[in-house]
Amino acid sequence: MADAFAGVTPEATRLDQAWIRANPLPQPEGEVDKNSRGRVLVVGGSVQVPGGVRLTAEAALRTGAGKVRIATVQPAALALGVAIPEVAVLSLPCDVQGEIEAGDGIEGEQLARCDAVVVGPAMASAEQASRLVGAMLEDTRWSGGLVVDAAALMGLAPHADALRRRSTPAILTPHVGEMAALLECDAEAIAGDRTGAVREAAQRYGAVTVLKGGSSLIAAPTGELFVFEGGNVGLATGGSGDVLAGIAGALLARACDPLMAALWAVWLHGEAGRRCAEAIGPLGFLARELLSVIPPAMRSAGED
Ligand SMILES: NC(=O)C1=CN([C@@H]2O[C@H](COP(=O)(O)OP(=O)(O)OC[C@H]3O[C@@H](n4cnc5c(N)ncnc54)[C@H](OP(=O)(O)O)[C@@H]3O)[C@@H](O)[C@H]2O)[C@@H](O)CC1
Ligand SMILES: Nc1ncnc2c1ncn2[C@@H]1O[C@H](COP(=O)(O)OP(=O)(O)O)[C@@H](O)[C@H]1O
Repeated sequence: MADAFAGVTPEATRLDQAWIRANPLPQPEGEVDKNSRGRVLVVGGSVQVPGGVRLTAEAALRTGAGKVRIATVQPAALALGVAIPEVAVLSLPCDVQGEIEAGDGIEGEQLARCDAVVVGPAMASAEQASRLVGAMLEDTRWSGGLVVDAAALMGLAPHADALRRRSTPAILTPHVGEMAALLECDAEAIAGDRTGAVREAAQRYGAVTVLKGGSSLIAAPTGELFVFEGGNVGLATGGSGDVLAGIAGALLARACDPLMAALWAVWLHGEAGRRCAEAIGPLGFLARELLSVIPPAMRSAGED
């Protein structure tokens, strides 16, 4: 078997069932209503990829978020709202390319009414995503958590200082290509030193960073490093990353510490993939099929 630790410094902690069992998620306590279970806003989607945000929103709901809203391009908004009756949809203006037109950003009131924002899934324009994120980071009425994914990672570099200074509980979920954009270098440099890259990104952005792949590395700005080897190749499919971002958003919204939220999200996503591979086959399960096995994966987390 190939050594999944190749190129990974030995101080990386293995993220496995034993770690998960020893580090349970905080459970909602006392009088619990849907607002206290965590409110997530998913900002993303485009005319070309209108359904990716559906995966993110449903993943957040399946992870236990009490309230989920989607802010997406106007041509997709109504259909999404009908397809997912459990969410509210905010319709945003769309540019000629079919991307969110990020003129005024998301209104402060919308941000103030959520505990975590997931930004970027299924957007293609790094420029529009960058403007959106910039406006959010300037908004002083909002103090929630932030998950940055997909095109929003491609456009995040100009906002590194703003994100770090703001001390927002934040999680970045790049694959190798998106990590190259974050660190403003080429993908070969990332592949040659994945550990150095994930640590550098976590420090530069002041955010927990998940470098996704066959084995995923998770680094905190404090230097802590974890490695997850429990995924399977079936997870390498369109929309799989959108599901991971939604899980992470829901955990941040329930007031998990961002490192804990990222670690649990990576583990739950991998465990959902394992369950799909077992039930359907190692290749060919769909990203949307991960969704319904998130709750049983959470329930079984403490079992052998
Ligand atoms: N398209 C779809 O079917 C679906 C898309 N969805 C949504 O759209 C989002 C974008 O997906 P995507 O497929 O458009 O772009 P993605 O591959 O993330 O590339 C982005 C950039 O990274 C680069 N890059 C990537 N991997 C690399 C590597 N290993 N090493 C080096 N570079 C690498 C890549 O370079 P390129 O491959 O173009 O050379 C490009 O510059 C996705 O996150 C999801 O939210 C889903 O909702 C539904 C199905
Ligand atoms: N060979 C693999 N084995 C296990 N997991 C993988 C493998 N390749 C990719 N993954 C996982 O699948 C997900 C793919 O995410 P991403 O590339 O962002 O997909 P998309 O952008 O289409 O949603 C990540 O969580 C990644 O860690």
